[in-house]
Amino acid sequence: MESVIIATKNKGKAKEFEKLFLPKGLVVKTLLDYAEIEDVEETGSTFEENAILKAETIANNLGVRVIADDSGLEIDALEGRPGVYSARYAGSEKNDENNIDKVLDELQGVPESERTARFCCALAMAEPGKETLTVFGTCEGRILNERRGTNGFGYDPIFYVETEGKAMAELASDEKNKISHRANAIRKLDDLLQKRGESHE
Ligand SMILES: O=c1[nH]c(=O)c2ncn([C@@H]3O[C@H](COP(=O)(O)OP(=O)(O)OP(=O)(O)O)[C@@H](O)[C@H]3O)c2[nH]1
Ligand SMILES: [Mg+2]
Repeated sequence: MESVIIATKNKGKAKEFEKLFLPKGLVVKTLLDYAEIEDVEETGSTFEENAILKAETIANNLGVRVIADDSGLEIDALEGRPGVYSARYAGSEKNDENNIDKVLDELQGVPESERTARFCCALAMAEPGKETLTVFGTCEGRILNERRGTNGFGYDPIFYVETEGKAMAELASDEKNKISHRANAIRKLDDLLQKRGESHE
């Protein structure tokens, strides 16, 4: 089977990408398979900038095409925070539970109608000597007062998806993979490649 390299060390993302690319006949490799590669410092101020930074650094390092995902949660009542700092919101150790606790703390007393939020996902596809492509996907929701469900990763237990009537962490992986920011971004990347007469290989 052909493979696609995703420049991520996040196990939750890796699992989702595996399932999202399998129907396209593509096996996913991630940086979890390349332990020797160091983390790319995410110095950008937008999801797109960080996705490009990660994709181009790793593509140049490996000498092949790679896709990077920079994603996160934007909460309106927090003026868009945690945003690009989603992974390390409660500290550099990137602890999902502490990140959730920090968000719930900051939103204490904020009524349901003002707890609107969205997941964002920028994907960048880079290949040495070629122009880098970027796409952006979102998923709208609101922040719950407490955790619900155990699936997914990150902030999924406190992210309520109105259209599904469930928290993201209550959705089965194939349900999340139909509506997520990541799924929406991949659909856009597929469209872009198709328009150019290219594919993922
Ligand atoms: O509940 C969630 N469901 C999701 O579907 C999701 N997607 C992203 N996030 C959050 O945003 C950070 C990404 O930050 P990020 O793009 O820098 O990735 P990362 O540092 O974890 O790994 P890498 O890909 O950079 O190696 C993650 O850690 C999570 O906190 C999500 N939370
Ligand atoms: Mg990161």
